[in-house]
Amino acid sequence: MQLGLVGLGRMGGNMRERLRAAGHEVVGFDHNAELSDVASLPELVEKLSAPRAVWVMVPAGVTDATIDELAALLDSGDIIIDGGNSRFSDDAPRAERLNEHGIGYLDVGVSGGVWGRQNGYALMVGGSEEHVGQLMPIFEALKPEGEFGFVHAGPVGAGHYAKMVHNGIEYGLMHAYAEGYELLAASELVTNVPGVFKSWREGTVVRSWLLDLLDRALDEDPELAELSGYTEDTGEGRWTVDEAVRLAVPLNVITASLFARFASRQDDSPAMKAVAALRQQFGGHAVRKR
Ligand SMILES: O=C(O)[C@H](O)[C@@H](O)[C@H](O)[C@H](O)COP(=O)(O)O
Repeated sequence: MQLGLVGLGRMGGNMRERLRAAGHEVVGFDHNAELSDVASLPELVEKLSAPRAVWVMVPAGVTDATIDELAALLDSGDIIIDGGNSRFSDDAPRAERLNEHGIGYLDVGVSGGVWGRQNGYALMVGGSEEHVGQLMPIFEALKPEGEFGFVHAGPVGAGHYAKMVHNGIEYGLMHAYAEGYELLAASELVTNVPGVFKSWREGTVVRSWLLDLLDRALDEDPELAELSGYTEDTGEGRWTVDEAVRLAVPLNVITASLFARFASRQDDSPAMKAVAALRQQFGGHAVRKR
């Protein structure tokens, strides 16, 4: 089938290749002319025959502007798919705006990162049965081979909601491995920390793809000596915690792992300075000066 694909970065570019390898006709647009198949969005739309399907794979901050620009070029009966990491609460207003022009909307949480081209992308889809059915050949080509890796999670918004929770879990899992790594590295007994992680890849209760990737990172740099611990986040963890607060769901692990990322960005902790100052005030305990 034919698909327009807007955004050909690390994710979109690899998705284009996977779709083409499966025999689909993909017309891609990116502001980087070296990556793009066409010079503009109007040209992309012109190259597609109706009813058109256009998949948007751009950074979360520019999704709405891109969708609005596309909507002005598309016709009733066309469908826009947002495969980026949008906040789920943006989806329903978007779908309503598009519906006024007769344009359908699907939100798709896409997992797999830079490995997706080879391994397939796990897809979490929100939208109507009808629209999901129309895009099924594309989903089939993108998803991993085998039984799992695809879900129609519910109506518009459910795909991004599922991806948000997936990413919250991702934060917590990564952090548990990371804390185990730190303790092993601090231990006086364990002399082969990378070896312990490698051994865990088979047979253990904690084997997983994230563990495999940590082993890979330790193969490259056994003490992670070349890295700083400074860790960014792109929003999914914060949205997960926002939802937990709204619904009064105790998200202890995920919240702690999000906050650990914030702490990683501090040169010194104002909170811990206050604790040190208070210990000195009430107990005369020693403090360290800068
Ligand atoms: O499933 C995936 O492929 C990942 O979850 C991916 O989508 C993720 O969003 C970014 O790699 C970084 O996310 P954070 O900045 O939130 O850590």
